[in-house]
Amino acid sequence: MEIAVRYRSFEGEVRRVRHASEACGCDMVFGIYLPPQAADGPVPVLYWLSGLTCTDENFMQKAGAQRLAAELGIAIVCPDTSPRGTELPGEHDSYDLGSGAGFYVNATEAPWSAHYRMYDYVTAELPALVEAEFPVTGKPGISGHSMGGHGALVCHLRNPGRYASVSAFAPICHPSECAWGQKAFTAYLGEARENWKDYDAALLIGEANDPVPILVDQGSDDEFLGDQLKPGALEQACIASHYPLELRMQDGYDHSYYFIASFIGDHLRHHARGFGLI
Ligand SMILES: N[C@@H](CCC(=O)N[C@@H](CS)C(=O)NCC(=O)O)C(=O)O
Repeated sequence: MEIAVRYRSFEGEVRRVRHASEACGCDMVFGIYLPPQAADGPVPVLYWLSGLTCTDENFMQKAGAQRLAAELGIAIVCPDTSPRGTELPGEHDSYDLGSGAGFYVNATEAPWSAHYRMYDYVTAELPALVEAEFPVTGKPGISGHSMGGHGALVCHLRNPGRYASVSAFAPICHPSECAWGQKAFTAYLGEARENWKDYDAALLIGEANDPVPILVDQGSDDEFLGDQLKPGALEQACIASHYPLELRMQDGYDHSYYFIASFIGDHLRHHARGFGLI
């Protein structure tokens, strides 16, 4: 593990960390924000999973989360969105498959299965490394955007008891039934749809047995809302299963980090409540 860069931020520090990943079979880089309170002892940690085309840097640079994270005393970890430097055939040909588009699954299909094991990376390997190397407490929160919102919901729903708090911005709620999800799942998991349901939040809600309240913000002017994101499918599944979901439609907002920056404060407070900080 090597700390590649450090930036002072709101009396805390943003660091970019490079390490050898066993899950992904390559070097991975993640970002971590340590609030000032981390100098005195362990603080709760929020994992942020980014969307298509992103790296570990988009959220740190654009969401404006550090000011409130410093006030509340929350660390934030931003993993990358796919393995890097693996040069698989077709890996860089499109923005919604391969590099920048790992979809937080463990691929079972060649050539992806050799490296694209982002589910294991974000749920097991990365938290173990972060807990060993940084002053964070054990029960994290998880959030994310779009593909990363899907990832956050799936990580929580498949790991009851693991997360103290969950939220998402414009998540891909029902990937089995949208073009982004179908393209990625066919490539990574194969054509058999029964292998997709473990990575589909709308389908997993029915089996959920850890009712941590989920906060979802969705912009009404998001260009991907109807075709790709399908928050209605998540809402219907939550109603059917009596799962606690707060879905907020935000009038006039789009899919960008301007939208995320507008509501990140509410999400940080939601996670702070989950951590028992407020
Ligand atoms: N039209 C976009 C589609 C991908 C997109 O909207 N990505 C979102 C996540 S799904 C994002 O966060 N992009 C990077 C950014 O805005 O910093 C592109 O080609 O980059």
